[in-house]
Amino acid sequence: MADSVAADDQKFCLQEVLDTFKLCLTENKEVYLEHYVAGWRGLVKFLSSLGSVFGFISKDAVNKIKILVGYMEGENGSQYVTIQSMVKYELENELVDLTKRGSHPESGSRTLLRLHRALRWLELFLERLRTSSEDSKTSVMCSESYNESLAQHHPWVIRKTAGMAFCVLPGRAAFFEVMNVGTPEQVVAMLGEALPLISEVYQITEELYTQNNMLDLP
Ligand SMILES: CCCCCCCC/C=C\CCCCCCCC(=O)N[C@@H](COP(=O)(O)O)[C@H](O)/C=C/CCCCCCCCCCCCC
Repeated sequence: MADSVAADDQKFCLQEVLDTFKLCLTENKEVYLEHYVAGWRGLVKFLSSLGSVFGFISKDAVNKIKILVGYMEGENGSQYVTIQSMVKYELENELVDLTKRGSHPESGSRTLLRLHRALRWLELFLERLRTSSEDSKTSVMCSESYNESLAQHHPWVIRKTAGMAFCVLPGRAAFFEVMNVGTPEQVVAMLGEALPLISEVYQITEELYTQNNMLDLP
């Protein structure tokens, strides 16, 4: 699976990512891990299409996807159907390093937390894109969103490297084209549809991690 994530050469389509986030929630508002991971896989496809300068970011996201898929397809896969069942299982079985890195440095819960923090960046960035004007700069929107979210969890060297990569992001028009949706008006409409779904998934996950005191997993 992991190699297919990296080598997937199909064109990115925002509609597909939207569809996976639509599938994320169960009837009782739990988050399906399978669709959550599929959403990230689609986003990584987009990132890869922006060029090798973003390779270090894609690589990290792909690694985290691999870890989660490993659990989903592993012998305890039935415990990894939703984010809620994963957290419950890992906590009950002491499979999470809670305060410092120890014998479970790559638990599902801590791995997902990294993607969860990145989802907040995505939410902020897409909202800026949605409300942007023709002359808005994607690099500025991206770095503002990053500084308000993920940057707070990254050391200086990662913040610097990420900041340099943002500078080479394509302009708004080219960026909208890569989204493969249609006219800028159609992109904006689709972002308006996608954002509430992404927000809801984010909020539900945030509540789960807050309730279990897991927002700072090492
Ligand atoms: C809908 C289309 C428009 C938006 C498309 C966005 C596509 C974004 C795709 C993927 C985003 C990558 C998510 C990165 C997850 C990073 C998780 C993380 O924080 N990892 C760090 C900590 O991990 P551990 O060491 O604790 O295991 C790790 O150190 C990070 C390394 C890589 C640098 C991460 C920089 C993240 C910048 C996020 C902005 C992406 C810019 C995309 C520009 C469109």
